[in-house]
Amino acid sequence: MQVTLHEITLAYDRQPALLDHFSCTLPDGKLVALLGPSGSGKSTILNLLAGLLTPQAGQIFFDQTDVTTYDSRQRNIGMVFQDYALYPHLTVRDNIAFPLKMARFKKAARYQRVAELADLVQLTDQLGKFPQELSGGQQQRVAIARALAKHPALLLLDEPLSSLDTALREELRTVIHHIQRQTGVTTLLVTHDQEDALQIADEIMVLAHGRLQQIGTGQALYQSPHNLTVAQFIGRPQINLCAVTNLPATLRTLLPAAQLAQATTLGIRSEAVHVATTPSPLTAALTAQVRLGRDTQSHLHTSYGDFISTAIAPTTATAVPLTIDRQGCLLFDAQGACLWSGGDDLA
Ligand SMILES: Nc1ncnc2c1ncn2[C@@H]1O[C@H](COP(=O)(O)OP(=O)(O)OP(=O)(O)O)[C@@H](O)[C@H]1O
Repeated sequence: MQVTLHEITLAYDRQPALLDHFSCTLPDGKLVALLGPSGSGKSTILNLLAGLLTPQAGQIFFDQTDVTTYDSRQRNIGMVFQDYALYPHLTVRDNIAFPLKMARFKKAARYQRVAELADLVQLTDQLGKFPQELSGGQQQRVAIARALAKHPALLLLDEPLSSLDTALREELRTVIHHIQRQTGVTTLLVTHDQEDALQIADEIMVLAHGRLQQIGTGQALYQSPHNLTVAQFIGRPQINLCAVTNLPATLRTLLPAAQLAQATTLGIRSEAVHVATTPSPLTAALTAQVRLGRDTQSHLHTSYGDFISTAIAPTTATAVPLTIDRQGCLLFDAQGACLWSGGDDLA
């Protein structure tokens, strides 16, 4: 099912509009991640889709059907929350079967569906346990199975990985990806963690300042961000920025003249900053190197800005000659719009 938010306006109480003529489309059968900083309105969008909030203006369509005035029960949605929200006094089996019981499914049909779902979320051997006997990741799998019990047309996942430690988080990402592929249910995953989004989403929507900044694959957002907000949000370490007015001639010649003339900011991805193997007029002081397991982050100081590089091997040198890859450079105007991205050369 394709989901469309069309020109949605929503303001809480008498506050300025949080969403102002907001539009977006979730493609049929895809897993879309909604990514944005705290307070950007991610949960608000989720609640609008779930029918828990009504917009002041605009429409919500499930395929061709206008569901704007439908309440939650009329929308055929499955929801999963950060804190699992399982019934502690019910077994895993009865938790998963609960929505079916409420909908008066016969016992045999309920248990057959529970068996299918337990297989899908790999909990067949845990059905007789109570939630408190399971790990956080297992509890979240029960919550997902329960949300899928009635074959929802749309699955909404609200920060489902936030309560889990790193290992369980990695594991559940894979599980969510697998489940979504198996069921083909249109899914919206709300997260503030770009790793979640980059690893499992077909497409990522970046929300900031009440607006949809961009929607696209993780690679598209990284290589060709529409603006500075997206460029800064996607990619760790954060993109290096420097003022165009300070750039040395060697760097200028690397960049397209027409866009450079209109640009105020140059962005350089950390992997694009290398030590030159031949003499280079670009030099930098190497102020620190931080080893992060396999990776090394090198902190560089130059006359045109301070940078982080992830492409410099551990060294005892305190000054290094640099080369910068054109592919890792981006130019932005004073409003933050991206004028040119080296990633465009790769397209
Ligand atoms: N019921 C409400 N009444 C008034 N203001 C609200 C209400 N719910 C949310 N807000 C405000 O709307 C803004 C967006 O909130 P929302 O929860 O949608 O953001 P979010 O992106 O999900 O944030 P987080 O990542 O912190 O959960 C915030 O400033 C929040 O304080």
